[in-house]
Amino acid sequence: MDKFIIEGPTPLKGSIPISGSKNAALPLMAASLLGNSPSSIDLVPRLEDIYTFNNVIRVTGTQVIFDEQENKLHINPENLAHFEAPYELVRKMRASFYMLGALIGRAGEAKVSLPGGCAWGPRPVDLHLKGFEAMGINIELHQGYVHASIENNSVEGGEFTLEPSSVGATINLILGAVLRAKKFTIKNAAKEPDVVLLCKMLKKMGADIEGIGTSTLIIQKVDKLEGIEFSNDPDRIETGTYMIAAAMHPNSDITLTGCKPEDLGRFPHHFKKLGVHFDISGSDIRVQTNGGINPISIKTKIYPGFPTDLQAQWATLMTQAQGTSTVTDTIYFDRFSYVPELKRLGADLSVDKNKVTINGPTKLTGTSVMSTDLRASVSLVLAAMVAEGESEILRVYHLDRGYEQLENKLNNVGASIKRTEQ
Ligand SMILES: CC(=O)N[C@H]1[C@@H](OP(=O)(O)OP(=O)(O)OC[C@H]2O[C@@H](n3ccc(=O)[nH]c3=O)[C@H](O)[C@@H]2O)O[C@H](CO)[C@@H](O)[C@@H]1O
Ligand SMILES: C=C(OP(=O)(O)O)C(=O)O
Repeated sequence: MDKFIIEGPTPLKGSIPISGSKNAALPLMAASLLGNSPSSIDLVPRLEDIYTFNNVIRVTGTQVIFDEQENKLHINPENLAHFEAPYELVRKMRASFYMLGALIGRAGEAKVSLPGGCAWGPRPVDLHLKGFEAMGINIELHQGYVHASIENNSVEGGEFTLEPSSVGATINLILGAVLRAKKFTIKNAAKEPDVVLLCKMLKKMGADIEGIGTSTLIIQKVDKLEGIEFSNDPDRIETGTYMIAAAMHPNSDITLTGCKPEDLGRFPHHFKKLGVHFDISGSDIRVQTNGGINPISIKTKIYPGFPTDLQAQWATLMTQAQGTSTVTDTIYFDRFSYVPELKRLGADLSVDKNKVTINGPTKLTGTSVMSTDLRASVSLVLAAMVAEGESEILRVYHLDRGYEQLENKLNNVGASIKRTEQ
């Protein structure tokens, strides 16, 4: 197991290239299984979650070759013959549950373990299962596995309303429907960029999907999908994380390159209110700071609202703001495992139900802290980078799930982060 030793504070200056999105790449990989010929996907980040999902896919007999130099993934599903996603792999990563939709679509049957992933309280999959049942798929649960089957080659489909809107369920249902459901309508479908990109890839493969980017998706069965060349999008959460990293330091000048600013939704609107200089030019985003930042309260919402995957980083940023602010998570009510760890660094914050109140600015001082999930981990790195003296971040394997080359990217702009064995 690795840990980070971080020396702070250091000014941040220079540029950081943004990697491909983890949360967009995983559904695209699942979509590749639906093709009757090989697909390749560009801009795939070298991350633990991608390696894990490659292995989940390989279990089916699909050939997966990851050209890591080129960040290009080649997926050939022509020999896919085993319709299972086992617990040993699925427990490592929640997105492996997309195999349910992918295998229903591809084979009309699937045996997929109930998921794992970052742990922060209940993360149900009831909507995925109810949605498949509404489509006409038989769903049974045995010993931690979902068994899915269909009587004939296709199902009638019908209509299903997601309440609440769910990214994961929307993706799974799309994957299951495109080759199997005569006509299936998803209401209150997620509109997150990850969902839109998946629909675009499936359309290019030959799928019939209407309403892309809206909350009503109408899917009509096609007989086959072709493998294609497709490009993933830049990671909007990585982009937001590094914008926050820059804003945390009083004298930063950071340019993020290769971003997709239009995927950031309302995040720039909140970011602007901090009072830092912030400029978007094509795919570059420049953040310059000169002094303190304003306390800005946020609430997570579905896209284009403030993303739940950035709330931990924002609360960390608020420890440096000139006053009191709150961070409320309306998507996941219990995603605050970073709070006790930030307190150990000297932050003044407290949780009440799904809201954190942060009193800033506080002077943080280096110490040992422990990563507990992906976004909590990166928040501890951000905090340690402004803390006085040496910090030790334990269990950074969480970070390796979702941030490509994190320490290299940050060290290149002036941070002092060393990876060593724990
Ligand atoms: C809407 C949202 O911000 N989704 C985020 C969520 O996706 P993820 O796919 O994990 O979560 P969902 O979008 O499915 O969940 C949204 C809400 O729906 C509820 N729910 C979900 C599925 C279900 O079967 N039953 C149910 O009740 C969840 O408890 C949650 O309150 O976490 C990912 C990883 O951190 C993020 O990248 C996604 O952007
Ligand atoms: C927690 C995340 O991923 P997962 O849903 O796979 O746990 C994340 O991307 O922040």
